[in-house]
Amino acid sequence: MDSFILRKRRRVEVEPTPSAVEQPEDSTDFKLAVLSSLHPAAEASDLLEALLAAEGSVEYASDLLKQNGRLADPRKRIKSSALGNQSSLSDFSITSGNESGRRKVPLTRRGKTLHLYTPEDIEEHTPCTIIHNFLPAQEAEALLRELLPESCTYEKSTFKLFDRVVESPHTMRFYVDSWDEAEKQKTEYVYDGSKIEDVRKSLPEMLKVSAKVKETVNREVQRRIKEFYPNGEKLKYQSPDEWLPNCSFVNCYDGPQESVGYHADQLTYLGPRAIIGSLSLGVAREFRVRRVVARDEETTSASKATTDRADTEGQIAIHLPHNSLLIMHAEMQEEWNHSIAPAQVINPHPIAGNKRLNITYRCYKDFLHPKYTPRCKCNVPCVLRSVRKRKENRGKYTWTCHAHYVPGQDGCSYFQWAEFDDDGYPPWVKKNIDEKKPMNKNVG
Ligand SMILES: O=C(O)CCC(=O)C(=O)O
Ligand SMILES: [Fe+2]
Repeated sequence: MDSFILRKRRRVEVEPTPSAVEQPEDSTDFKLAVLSSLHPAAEASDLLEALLAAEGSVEYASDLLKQNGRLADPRKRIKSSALGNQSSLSDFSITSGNESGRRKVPLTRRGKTLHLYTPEDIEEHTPCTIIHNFLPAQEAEALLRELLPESCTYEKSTFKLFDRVVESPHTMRFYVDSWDEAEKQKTEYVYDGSKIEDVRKSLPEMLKVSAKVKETVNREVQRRIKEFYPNGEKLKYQSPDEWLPNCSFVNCYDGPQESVGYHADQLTYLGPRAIIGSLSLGVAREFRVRRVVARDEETTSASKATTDRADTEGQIAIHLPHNSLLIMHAEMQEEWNHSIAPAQVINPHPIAGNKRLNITYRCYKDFLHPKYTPRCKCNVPCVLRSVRKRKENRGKYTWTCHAHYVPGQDGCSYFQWAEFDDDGYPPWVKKNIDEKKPMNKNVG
């Protein structure tokens, strides 16, 4: 989460969703009339089918109809299902990776948003796996009810954009699995150059669910390796160890306009090729992903402008309903950016109202505790980043000064290449010692 502050862009990253025609109280007839005016050539039965498949969202239905219209093959027409949309893109070729995976001709285009709905399309064309209805309904509800009162106390974090101090347009809090660890986080760990004062202990339902997330993520990571990675092998720098979630950021988006801009999650305590299990609760929102385009991948002079570069390949939108688990795989943070887009309209959730809560379960590595990592000239533990934009160094990692991104601080020029072995261990970790284990294994 924390490195969404790193973006230095001159325009708002996330655009509002294109259609402003929906109202939550609109009747089906009204929605059909709107759809019909947008798609005059479509048959009434197709409009209804699209609306059902889109769970009543005119915007998604319209996107489906647009995609459907482009598909000559009748087998690729919209099918509704218990889960919602099944608009298959299997005959399209779109970008699914670069260093790490299969590479096809991009389907997404500059400035365009491609909506993907089925788990098959999502895992084929993005670095993510989605599992709908992840928990038994009652467990998801219990977790939501546990977090809702907490979320009222969350706060926005501030970040530095050019010379201005800006607030993130949503609230969040950080949780770890024991009080002991919370104390260490408050006193020993550094985020954006300072300590976090409010570190909380994961609540009982969060911990219960963490065990399930752990099991599912480990299974899905193995399947991803087998089915999607070159030669069925894990990526270079990806940990061969079991993924053990030991902390989480909980995000709260209260109302349609709360969002988070395009970012990659900070790797400082996660290490290279990080994996994140992200559980959505409450209001359904749109998660957008966009592949990072290296400077030298640009082709036209127009795309050389910084503001245009990131749009070169367009973006992919993934619908995140209540009780869906999204796994961000090992290729995600180094090669893609992600965001939660502001929405024009949301469908209120019966328990959460206008709120979407999201738990991003993470695995902090003990060997990346700030007592081990390099310090910059300001004597602050460095931040770990991957090189993403420069082709000649892409795939490498750096240790640099946090303070560039801290309000009121300019930072120093400290820079050091970060070395890792093929399994993602830094040089100070010797083979087969305890430090290889994740953070909570060393907590006394
Ligand atoms: O709310 C989400 O689904 C994404 C949150 C996120 O990107 C983060 O916590 O880093
Ligand atoms: Fe994130």
